[in-house]
Amino acid sequence: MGFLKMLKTQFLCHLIICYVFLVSGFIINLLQICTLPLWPINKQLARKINCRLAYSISSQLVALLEWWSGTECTLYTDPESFSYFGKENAIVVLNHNFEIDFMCGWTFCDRFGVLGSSKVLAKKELSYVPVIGWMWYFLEIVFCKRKWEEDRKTVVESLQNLRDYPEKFWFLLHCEGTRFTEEKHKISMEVAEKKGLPKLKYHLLPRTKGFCVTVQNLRGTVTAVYDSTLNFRNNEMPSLLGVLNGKKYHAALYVRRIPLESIPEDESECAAWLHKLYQEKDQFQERYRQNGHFPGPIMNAPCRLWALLNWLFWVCLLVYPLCILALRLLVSGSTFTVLSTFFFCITASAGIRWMIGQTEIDRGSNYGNKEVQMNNK
Ligand SMILES: CC/C=C\C/C=C\C/C=C\C/C=C\C/C=C\C/C=C\CCC(=O)SCCNC(=O)CCNC(=O)[C@H](O)C(C)(C)COP(=O)(O)OP(=O)(O)OC[C@H]1O[C@@H](n2cnc3c(N)ncnc32)[C@H](O)[C@@H]1OP(=O)(O)O
Ligand SMILES: CCCCCCCCCCCCCCCC(=O)OC[C@@H](O)COP(=O)(O)O
Repeated sequence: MGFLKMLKTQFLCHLIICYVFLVSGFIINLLQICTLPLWPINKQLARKINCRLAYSISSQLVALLEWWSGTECTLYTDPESFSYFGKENAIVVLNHNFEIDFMCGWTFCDRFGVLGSSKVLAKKELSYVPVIGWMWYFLEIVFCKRKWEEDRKTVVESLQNLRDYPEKFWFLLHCEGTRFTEEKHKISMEVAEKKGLPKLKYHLLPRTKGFCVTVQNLRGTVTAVYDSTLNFRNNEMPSLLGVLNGKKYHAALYVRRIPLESIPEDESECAAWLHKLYQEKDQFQERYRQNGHFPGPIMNAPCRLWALLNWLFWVCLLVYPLCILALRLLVSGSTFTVLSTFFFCITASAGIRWMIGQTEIDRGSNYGNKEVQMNNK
């Protein structure tokens, strides 16, 4: 094992990375709060500032994936579609199988200059996650409780708000609504059977309401749907802890650009269209498993330096005071100070471990499991 590789597995390095992420994140959250008085005066300016502040947080995870772990993100798409990326608002439909699919999504957003403004239909629970969840309030992310009766009104309102958004954005939808597990797959295929729909091998049955309502409300604002299918080479099952340990993964993303005009306006036709899309996505996954690549040429979307520069900026700014503090602590020799710092570090580590836990499929929600269905639906 090379020295650098070994260094990346060291707990002290992880502690420093997490410290930089947390402290810079809280500083940015604070700056976001400071923009509150600007909203009623100049909403578009407040939005633009918040996009840049959000970039400073999310790009740290992009830097971690690209520069720390060296993960390769390959893009399969046709040159015509490629020419639109980053130049229009779009709805992104992505499969939800991997713990770091959000990091790969962010990486592509960064490569096309839409990272700060990217949006998602996210579960409400994520809005409580410190740093990222709090940052999302200011980005006008659309949250849902995954209970349609309660979501309908708020989701429509939040989508309507995005109609005059001043920056180019991609709106991400994981139509499966939850991450893939064998149990959830089995149950959703029972639902498919009852509905007379063909079975899917690699996807859960998509929930159509969020997609239809998004298309309805963003018509005229977004111009296309990017049907995106993500997989990893050699059945890699990547994790955030793996990335933190410097493990290199190989992501492959296949993107088809579908003009919004070609998506039916009628709700049931729109739902049928989405089911057909997922049947096609299933075939793309099958092909990837068999041949090791997606259809279409590989397009070169180079990673940009900004994510790394932003990260280095925060490292330089925050690691120096940490060293001074540690030194003063050692010199002070006071048992109380040492103990309270130790206690603070343990609490912060537990907090960051909880945040990482949010990305882990094993700790995922029960949404889409039989028991919950029978009780709630
Ligand atoms: C060039 C590069 C291109 C692309 C780059 C890629 C990406 C970059 C883009 C942007 C990045 C931005 C941000 C990324 C950062 C972080 C984000 C990460 C993750 C957050 C994501 C999440 O939180 S996912 C969870 C929340 N989101 C969703 O759930 C969305 C999908 N869900 C819906 O749309 C739902 O309809 C709903 C949530 C709106 C409502 O939920 P509800 O449960 O009430 O759904 P339904 O009413 O639809 O359900 C009832 C219907 O479903 C049938 N049913 C019942 N059981 C099941 C089952 N087990 N499986 C499937 N279907 C089931 C039931 O029969 C009902 O059917 P009907 O026919 O009556 O509708
Ligand atoms: C740079 C150092 C980084 C340190 C650690 C940072 C930890 C950040 C964690 C933020 C988590 C935000 C995104 C998680 C997205 C996600 O994958 O959510 C899952 C949901 O879709 C579906 O949930 P479920 O129903 O449980 O499958």
